[in-house]
Amino acid sequence: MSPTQPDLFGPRAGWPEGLVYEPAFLTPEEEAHWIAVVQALPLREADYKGHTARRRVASYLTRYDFDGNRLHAGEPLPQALAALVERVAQWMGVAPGTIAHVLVAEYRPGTPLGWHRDVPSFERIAGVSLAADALLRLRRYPPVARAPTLDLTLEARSIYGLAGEARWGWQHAVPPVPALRYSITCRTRVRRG
Ligand SMILES: O=C(O)CCC(=O)C(=O)O
Ligand SMILES: [Fe+2]
Repeated sequence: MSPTQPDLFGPRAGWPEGLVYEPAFLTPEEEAHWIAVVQALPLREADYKGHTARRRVASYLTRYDFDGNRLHAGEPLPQALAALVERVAQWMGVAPGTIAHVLVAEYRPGTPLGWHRDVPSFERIAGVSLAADALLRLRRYPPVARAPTLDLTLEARSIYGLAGEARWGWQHAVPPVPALRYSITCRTRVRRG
């Protein structure tokens, strides 16, 4: 997503500014490696505003407190994930040290993720998909009458990026996944105004 990257992977007609997608970010061999790494992590049912979300997650570097709406220091990134996060940062065109949050999520079959914008403590977002395809739906936020919803298939081994308009002016959601899927989402800290 650096300005020098050829626009091979976006923007595409009808996509919001800041949405980028690249299939085959990982080879099948790399994917198998990262699946083994994430399956060894202590994934837990996430607590979100008193509800237990259906995803199981592991969260690193910072921890967002949904009750206090604040960001706290989090657990260090496991060494086993460092190379992947570095690669994602490189793809985003940012220094690895600017990644302020890494979320590993497991979606068992039937697990959805509801409509949301990511919390405002973070600026840019990039997500790697493992093990199975999922749909990423996007819609304008605040809502715009008759504006269509955009559906993007996040293929296994792909990466997507959300920045600018796609990150701040749209919500996204994942409908119930048909098969076990993992995602690794990296976020940069919000820039200070
Ligand atoms: O599973 C994904 O790739 C999307 C994750 C997401 O939107 C989030 O954790 O905020
Ligand atoms: Fe999100």
